[in-house]
Amino acid sequence: MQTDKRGVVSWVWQFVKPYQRQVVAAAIALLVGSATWLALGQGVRLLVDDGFLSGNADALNQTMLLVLLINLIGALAVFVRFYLVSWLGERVSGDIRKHVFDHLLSLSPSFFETTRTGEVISRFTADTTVLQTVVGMSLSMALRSSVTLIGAMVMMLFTSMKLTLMVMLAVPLVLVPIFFFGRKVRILARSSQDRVATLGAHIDETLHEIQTVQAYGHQQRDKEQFDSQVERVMTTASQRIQYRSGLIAAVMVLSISAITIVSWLGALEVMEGNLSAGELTAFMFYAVMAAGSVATISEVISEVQRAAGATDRLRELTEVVPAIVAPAAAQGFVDEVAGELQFDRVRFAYPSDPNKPVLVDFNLNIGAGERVALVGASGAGKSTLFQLLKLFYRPSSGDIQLDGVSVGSADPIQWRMQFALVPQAPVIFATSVLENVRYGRPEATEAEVIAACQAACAEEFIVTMKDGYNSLLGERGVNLSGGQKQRIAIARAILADRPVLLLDEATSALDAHNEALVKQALERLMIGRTTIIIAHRLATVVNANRIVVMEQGVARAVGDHHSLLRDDTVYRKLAELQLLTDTDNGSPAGVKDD
Ligand SMILES: Nc1ncnc2c1ncn2[C@@H]1O[C@H](COP(=O)(O)OP(=O)(O)OP(=O)(O)O)[C@@H](O)[C@H]1O
Repeated sequence: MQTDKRGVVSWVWQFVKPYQRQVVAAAIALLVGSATWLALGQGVRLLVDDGFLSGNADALNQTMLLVLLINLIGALAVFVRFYLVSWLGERVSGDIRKHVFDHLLSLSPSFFETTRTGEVISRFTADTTVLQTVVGMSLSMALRSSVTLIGAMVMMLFTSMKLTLMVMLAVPLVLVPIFFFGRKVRILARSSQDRVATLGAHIDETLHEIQTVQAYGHQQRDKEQFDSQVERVMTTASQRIQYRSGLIAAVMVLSISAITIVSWLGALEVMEGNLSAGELTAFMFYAVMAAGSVATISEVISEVQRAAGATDRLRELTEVVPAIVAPAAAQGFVDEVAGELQFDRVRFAYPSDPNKPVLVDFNLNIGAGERVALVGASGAGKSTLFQLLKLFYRPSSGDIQLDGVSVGSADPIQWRMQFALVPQAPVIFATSVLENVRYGRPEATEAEVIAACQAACAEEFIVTMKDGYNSLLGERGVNLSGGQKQRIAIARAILADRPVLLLDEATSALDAHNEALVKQALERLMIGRTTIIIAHRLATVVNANRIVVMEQGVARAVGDHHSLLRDDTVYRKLAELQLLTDTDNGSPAGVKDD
């Protein structure tokens, strides 16, 4: 996608704007620096005409000291400009990263269903780095060169009008390749960055799932796919490099030819006595300076084109509109939430498949503190109900109410704060035990975290770890057993202390010891909370106040274990299958004994 250049500039400008003071200071340093460079040209003229050619040693000495002083001032100005501009580059790219990350956090799962994480990471790192180089270096170089170019042209005019006019004739010749190659570079830069992002996504997926890759012996295929992606990146990059090299070479050959021709004309002028040797030397000094500036500007233009491509991609990310936003006048929860839930004719289809209804006129009332088990065949819509409760999606029609507040009128952040989730596969971050549990309530004290772990029966294994609560858990908790991960997740939910608990019961069987501990931990967690459990075990449903049998997005039957066993054929079948997975609860015959 191509965006207009003005859009790119104003987008970047909003991040530069807060640092206007530094920009002004850098601009002053830039002007001082350029002025000293231009003054050096006059110094050279004086050295040649008044000192060197006239044999005046005093004037020569004085001029030399003056040149050294000018040089010192110039160096100081360079220091200030370089420092400030590089700082700005880092600052601005850092701020852009923060802005983009902030925005990503507000996007709903539907965005991440269609975007690969690795690609997003690449936009973060690679694209902001390109932008950082441009803001922190290239732009300052371009500005300095532009000022130098203008100054040098003025000084050239001042030295010899005739020769300057000759140089002016060459300028359009130099501009043509800049515009021609510059545009090409920009287009190729964008597609080059896109391909690098695909590469990032591939690395991310492969390394994340390295066990599957190795278990299936998929390495060779992955390697081939990756190699071909690298080659695609290379193809675009070499085209870009070709244009860029062409640009630099064309500018160089044209500007040096122009200088040579002008010097030849200048030498003729000196021979005819129209120009002094010092003036010609100064003129040449300025002409070389001007040509150098044009070369720098042309290089920077290709850099800027590249950055424009990167900016497009970052801007696209920030322009994705979150699917779930707070309504204009969000209704808050006035009192402490008791946890009464009402589903009123809820209909829902996932945005990616709007013609396939997943929930159809789903009705259910759950009292505060009640324990409700959801059962049903795979695909019946149980997890989808959780997705709606967590407000990752809004119902297509109908309403969900928590303590009388409708999901449509609540502030999403506040709404979500009322639910604690214990997922089937607990999420463990690559940090300490303490921080993993504290994730549930970041402001909790260490004592509170420890109390939560004790309640979750997690302390017994935490204290055996090398650094106790400060032990680091590997990425996704690789060094914990299934039951241990579950207890960490339960401790986190206990600490979070939310009025409604969403429990997706793990299907994997634990050993008897772990099973008993997890059960005990869950019992403690459920006390005083409204609990909805996606149940896979007979023991769980038997202990629930009510059981909802779901089938193709509707609640086909609601009741207790005994009434459902008696009245509902689907439930009877599920129970006979030991609710899908449970194998250590006795034989199907055991069901009838319950
Ligand atoms: N993100 C999604 N986009 C589109 N369709 C989806 C999405 N997630 C789930 N579905 C579909 O919605 C239907 C209900 O899925 P859901 O995960 O709610 O079932 P479930 O009862 O929890 O099943 P299970 O017990 O196997 O987890 C399924 O047909 C599934 O294919």
